[in-house]
Formats: sequence, C-alpha cells, structure tokens
Amino acid sequence: MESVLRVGKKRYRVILNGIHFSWTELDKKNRDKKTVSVPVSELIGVEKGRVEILPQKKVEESEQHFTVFSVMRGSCRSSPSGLWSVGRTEFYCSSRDHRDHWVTQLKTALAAKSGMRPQRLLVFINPYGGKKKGVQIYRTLASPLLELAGISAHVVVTERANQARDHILKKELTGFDGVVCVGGDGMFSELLHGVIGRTQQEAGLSEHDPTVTLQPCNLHIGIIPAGSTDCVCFATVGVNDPVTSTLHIIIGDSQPLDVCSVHHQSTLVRYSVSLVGYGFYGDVLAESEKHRWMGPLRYDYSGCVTYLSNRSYSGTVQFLPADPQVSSPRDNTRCLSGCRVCSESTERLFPQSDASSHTSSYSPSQYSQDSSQSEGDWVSIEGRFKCVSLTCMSSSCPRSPLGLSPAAHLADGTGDLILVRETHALGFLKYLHRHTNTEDQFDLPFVEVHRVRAVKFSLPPGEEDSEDEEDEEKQIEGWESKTETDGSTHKSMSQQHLAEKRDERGMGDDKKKKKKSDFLCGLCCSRAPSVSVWNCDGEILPFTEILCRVHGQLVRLFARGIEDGAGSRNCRVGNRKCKGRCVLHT
Ligand SMILES: Nc1ncnc2c1ncn2[C@@H]1O[C@H](COP(=O)(O)OP(=O)(O)OP(=O)(O)O)[C@@H](O)[C@H]1O
Repeated sequence: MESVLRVGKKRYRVILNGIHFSWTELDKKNRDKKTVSVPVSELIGVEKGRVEILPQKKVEESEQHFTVFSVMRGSCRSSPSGLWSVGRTEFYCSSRDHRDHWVTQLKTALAAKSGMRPQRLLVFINPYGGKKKGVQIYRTLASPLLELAGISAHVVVTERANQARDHILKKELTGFDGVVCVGGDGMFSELLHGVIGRTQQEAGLSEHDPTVTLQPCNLHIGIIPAGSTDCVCFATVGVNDPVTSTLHIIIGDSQPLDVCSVHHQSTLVRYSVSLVGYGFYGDVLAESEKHRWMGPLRYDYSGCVTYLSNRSYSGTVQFLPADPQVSSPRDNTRCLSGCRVCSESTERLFPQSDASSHTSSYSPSQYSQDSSQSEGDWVSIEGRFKCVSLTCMSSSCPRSPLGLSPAAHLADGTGDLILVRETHALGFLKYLHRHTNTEDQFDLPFVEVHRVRAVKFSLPPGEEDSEDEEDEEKQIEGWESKTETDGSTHKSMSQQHLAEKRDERGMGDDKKKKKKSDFLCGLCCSRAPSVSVWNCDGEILPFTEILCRVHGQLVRLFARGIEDGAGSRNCRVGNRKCKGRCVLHT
C-alpha cells in the first residue's frame, strides 16, 4: 500500500509492504528527502486519532488522523545504544475512509506477526524489590504498552518469597505464552526455577540427576527490571530499562539461555545463569548478608573487608572441557545479538529440530537435546585459590561492562571456569580492577580460564566434614527458611536430602554446644577459615562440595542479546551493585 500523507506540515510518501512500513519526506517537486523505515516486526500498534501512550494515555479524536507506535532505538543522541523507546508518529489522511483503510492495513500487517508474539502473559510483581516501585513501574510503563499491543496479562502482586515459583510449579498455565517478572535477579531466579521445574515434571525427568538431559522449556521468561540487582536483564538486553524490556516482550524476541544446575551429592541445589563463585565472591556475599542494614552500600563495604582479609582456599577443581574448535574464552569475540557461535550451537544441541526457528523470534515448540555427545575426560586442578568462578554468560553489568568473562556466550551450552590462584593482595587488586576497564583480566600469571561443560569442586581430604559442621548447619537452616514454601507444608527434595544429612550426623535435635568463631571472621579474627561458601547468582549455597553441569539453551527469554554497541557504553549508568560479583569502582 502506498499513499502521500501528511506528518505535521510536511508531505510524506508512505509505504507498507510485508516487511517494512516507511515514510519518505517529499520536497515541493515531489523529490524524495529523508526516509524513516520501521520493520513491521518492530511495530507496536496503531490507533485511530491523535494518541499518546506514555507517560499517560491521551486520545484526541480526529477523523483523518491515525497514530503509529514502533520501536525506536535510543530516546536521544546520548542514549546508550541498547536503550529502546516508543516511537510515535501521527499521520494525516485526505479522508476518514482513507484513514480507516490505512489502519486496517496496518492492523492486518501486525496480525500477520501475531504467531511470533505472545498473546497472553502471566506477570509477577515483587512489590518489595529494589526501590519498592515494581507495581508503579508495571502500571505506568509496561501495562499501557502491552495493552496497546493487544497483549493480555494476568497480574499477580506477590505476597511472599517463592510465590511466583510455586505458582508456576503448581497452577494451571494453559493459554499463557510467557511468564514475566517485575523485580530483580531474585525474582528472575524464582521464575527460572518454576519454569524449569515445571517442564521437567511434565516430561517426567528428575532434576536431581546431573547426568539427565533436561527438557528445554517452551514458556518464555520476560524480565522487567525493578530490582536492586538486575544483572540478568543487563547481560541479555544491554540496559536495565523497563520500557526496553517491555518492547522486547511485545515483539516476541527470543533469546535462548544456558543454565547451570548445581548439585550436591545426588541432589539439585539450585539453577544458576550468571555466577557460581567460591572464595572471594562467596565471602563478599556472606559478609554482606551480615550488614543488610547498610542497604546497597553493603556490597562495597563487604568487598573492601573481604579484599583486605586476602584469603585463599584449598580445593580440587575438576572440569569437562568444551570443544576448543568451536570457541575459546580468550578468542576476543563477544556474544552479541544474532551470535554465530550460539546459532551454530543450536544445530549441535538440537540436531533433530528446525534450528532456525529455535534461534529466531518467539515460537513455541518441542525440542529434544542431543545426548549423544560422549562425556570426555575430566581435567583435575588442585591448589589454593583466591576464587573459583563459573559463569554461563559474560556476566556484564553496569560496573563491569565487559563482565567476568567477556567472550562467554549466552547460549552455546558451555560455561567459563575462571581460576584465580593464591596471590599477593596487589596482584588480586589488579585482577579485580581489570573487570572495570578493557584490559584483559586473564592475562595474569595466576589466572586461568577454561571453557567447560561441567565442573566439580572438592575440598582436600580430611577437610570436608571437619570442625565447620556447625557453621554448615547454620547455613542450611538459613537456606531452608529462604527456600521453604507455603508456610513450610511443602519441602523440596533438596530440603529432604538436607534433613537426612543432618540426621546422619546427629545434628537434628542434639545440637553441638561447641563455641566457634564466625564462618567469616573478618579482620579481627586470628584464625582464617579453611573453607569459603559458594555464591550462586547472589544466594549462598549451603554446601562446599558441588557438581555443576551446563544445560545448553534450557530456557528462553524475551530478549535478543546485546545489540552491537550496547552494554559497553553503559558503564557509568545506573545500578551500583552486583551482589558481590563486581566490587570495585574505577
Ligand atoms: N512479596 C514478597 N515479600 C517478600 N519477598 C519477596 C516477595 N516477592 C518476592 N520476594 C523475594 O524477594 C527477593 C528479592 O527480590 P528481587 O530480586 O525482586 O529484588 P531485589 O531488590 O533485586 O532483591 P535483593 O534484595 O536480592 O537485591 C526474591 O528472592 C524473591 O523471592
């Protein structure tokens, strides 16, 4: 369809074809001037009249006007490039009929995209996340856009922790195309556990068995950032902005994501998408938990205290290397939107399915992951480490724009294992500081990085069950109270396992009276602890000896990865803390 319409006082040649909607300014001699072209896949909606949606809906009736809303990159020149806003253009037609014809044609073009977009969403809002503005963010920024795009949403404002996870695990979800959280990384983790757990239940698979190939999840997850830590959103979208995230949801973007399952003995402890870290990152989180009253500043404080304590820990790290022919953590690539390594991994991970549909826009379907890959040989490294980190993504965040492992991929079925061996405090400071600039943090003699499919960590013989049992019990109790559901009527398999473990040790009723120093004793303590804790996406794990396995493309987010130029330009904006993942300022 093609017509000459007016936008403001200027005349434009407006063209709609199956792929683009474009308008070209015409001069007095009908010669083309500037063109604006929007892919139909990035149109949000069309309304009759002169309509505004944000910051508030305003409708001015007009028989000859229609208003088109579309994705616009950046809201002004200085905007970071991953930031999307709502582009709004009012077109003026020669008659009402002409206007109605355009509106019908645009709506038809949009309807043709409906198979690629979600129609119905289940939205969970944490009213206490971040600055407690989740409800307001959803109502003022996200909801009007969903409504404009004709997406219906069932909204649950949570009343307790784990409500979203339990809802997804137990309630009827027929008809929903995706689940969305309005909150931070903790809320995302609830959705992640709910969606993965539900999918495995329905597939009749045990999540506890680390050798089982888990069923990839069809239900997409959306994150509207409203937490104090929104690292998963930042690492998958490039900015933490509720409007940008809502637009990715509306247009049905689909980003597969690797997930790491963390096991202790034969029990699943947690899933992680960003960091499983022992030593420094575990200590920072454990220390920060003691100072919650400080608010977000606690991460800076705890980072300094932990750094000054200059601890290192003994252990044995074993890992299954990934195929070095495919990619390497030091190949200087970056996993950006449309990443070639990730798309090729889709074909490797899901050889029987239509790989192209798996990498493009939202499209629910069934996949079975290739389990024929032989396990290969485990590599073992013993020593004393400042930190042992496993990350399934670059884990970039505003404070560390390139992240823990800049060349890590979101969806290649691998994780990067970073080993920082015992070193002097200044050496470690250099390592940490390099996360905040573009210097290579792996180019240091005490640092090594491996691309892996699985990792095991064990303590030196004799240290596993030594005198730290009481501390471990404390952590287990804390963890149980955090993960309990429905007022403790339902206990997860993991918790049952823990109870058995305590009973074996006789720690149930008969608590040990032995007086001990705190697990993290701080600067004043004369005896450094011999074990650290694991920081798993900002939660402390109650076990030291763990096995981690990376599950390629286990979940899908309404995102498209970082668009070229996004993320790295964002280093001075926004979020000031990353739960012990990045603790130093430039
Ligand atoms: N209504 C609720 N009451 C209490 N806790 C809740 C509620 N809803 C969700 N939660 C829990 O709050 C935790 C933190 O939420 P979220 O990640 O949204 O915010 P945050 O400000 O980034 O959190 P954090 O304190 O971890 O930095 C989550 O682990 C979630 O399980």
